[in-house]
Amino acid sequence: MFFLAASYDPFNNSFNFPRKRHRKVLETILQVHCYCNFLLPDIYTQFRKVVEGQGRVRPVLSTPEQVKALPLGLDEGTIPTFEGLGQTEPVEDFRSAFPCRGGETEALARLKHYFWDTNAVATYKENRNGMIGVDYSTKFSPWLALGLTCQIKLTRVNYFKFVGLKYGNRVFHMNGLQDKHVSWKTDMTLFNAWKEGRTRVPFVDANMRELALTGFMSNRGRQNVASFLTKDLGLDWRLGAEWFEYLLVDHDVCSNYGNWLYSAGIGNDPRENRKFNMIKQGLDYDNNGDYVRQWVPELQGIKGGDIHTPWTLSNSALSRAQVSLNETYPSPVITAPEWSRHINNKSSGPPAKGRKGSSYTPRQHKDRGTDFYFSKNKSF
Ligand SMILES: Cc1cc2nc3c(=O)[nH]c(=O)nc-3n(C[C@H](O)[C@H](O)[C@H](O)COP(=O)(O)OP(=O)(O)OC[C@H]3O[C@@H](n4cnc5c(N)ncnc54)[C@H](O)[C@@H]3O)c2cc1C
Repeated sequence: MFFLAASYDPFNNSFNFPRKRHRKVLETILQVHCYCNFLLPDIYTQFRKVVEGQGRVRPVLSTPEQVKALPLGLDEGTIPTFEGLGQTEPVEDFRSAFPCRGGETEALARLKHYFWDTNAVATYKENRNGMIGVDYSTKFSPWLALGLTCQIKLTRVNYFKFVGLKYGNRVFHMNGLQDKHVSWKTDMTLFNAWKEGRTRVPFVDANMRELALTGFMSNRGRQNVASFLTKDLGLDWRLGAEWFEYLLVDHDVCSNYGNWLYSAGIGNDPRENRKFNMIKQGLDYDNNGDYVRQWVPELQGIKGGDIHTPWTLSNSALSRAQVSLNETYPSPVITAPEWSRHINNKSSGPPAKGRKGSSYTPRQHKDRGTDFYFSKNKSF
């Protein structure tokens, strides 16, 4: 994701444009709206280059002194309660990477925290592929999606809005923006296993459970579970998109459907059709298995990166970890041939009789830390 640190400082009532380049980008994003509808490049990097290259920042509009009153006779109504909507108060999960609260005040507090209090923004590039904790990425998405803060401008989120403008309802079509026919399956048993975090592929299950329990999932997780649903399970991508739509606290129609189309290989960029390797991704981004251990307690007893492939462990290793493949955590609903490369790699290093401990440290592939939109390496 390309991130622009152009932001409003609520405490000094001023805008910060730390770098000239960012200022230019911000302006172009604001202006590109009027012409991109018909000129929008289908390849994101081309869009980004145009945006970065042709920027001019318009003056900031002044804050209105007062907001217009509601038209006479219009009933303001009351804000519905959970109870009124037939729901119960949501329970906060202590493991949540993002115990988010709504409203502009909270949005500004998060902005202050991320930019000024912690300067977490300085390490965004290194940390953005994280999966545990509140500060590995900005977590601005829920407020951006609802328009509660508009001071941060980001090329990626805007790009998907323009894609939506350009393609209209086609973003919801089964054959996607390329009108490409794929024989998508609609096997509900597989789909239910995916949505409930029961695929028995620990990296996928951990992410799906986090989503169900907190309404949030990291970008790394979203890319992986979307690839798993569409490329490994071969399920209709719209099932996944709808499940995300139902649960995400940051749901945004254009970002969600745009990303799903992209993951399914039927988006607007004809060059992109990538499949993620769940085992490699798990080992690269959750090397020691801490993220999986957090969300899949059945596997807690398995130490280190071995947690990503319980079905490959010896009986004695499994019994030490108190895992039974017949009962606690059965074998995966599917295995992909490319996984074995990493499983075999693993088994060559650690001791025999079950690979215990966190002894396995994967070599970092050169695209680690770069999300797939920008990566040139097609081997994932
Ligand atoms: C299958 C799939 C579905 C997604 N659905 C949504 C969605 O419904 N709503 C949503 O806001 N994001 C969606 N994303 C994009 C991304 O995962 C989230 O924006 C991000 O995880 C939110 O966390 P953050 O604010 O900490 O992100 P950061 O990494 O801090 O990024 C800052 C902001 O940039 C924007 N952004 C970053 N990456 C993307 C991206 N790939 N696409 C669009 N915007 C991006 C978001 O507004 C985000 O808040 C989806 C990604 C995938 C792969």
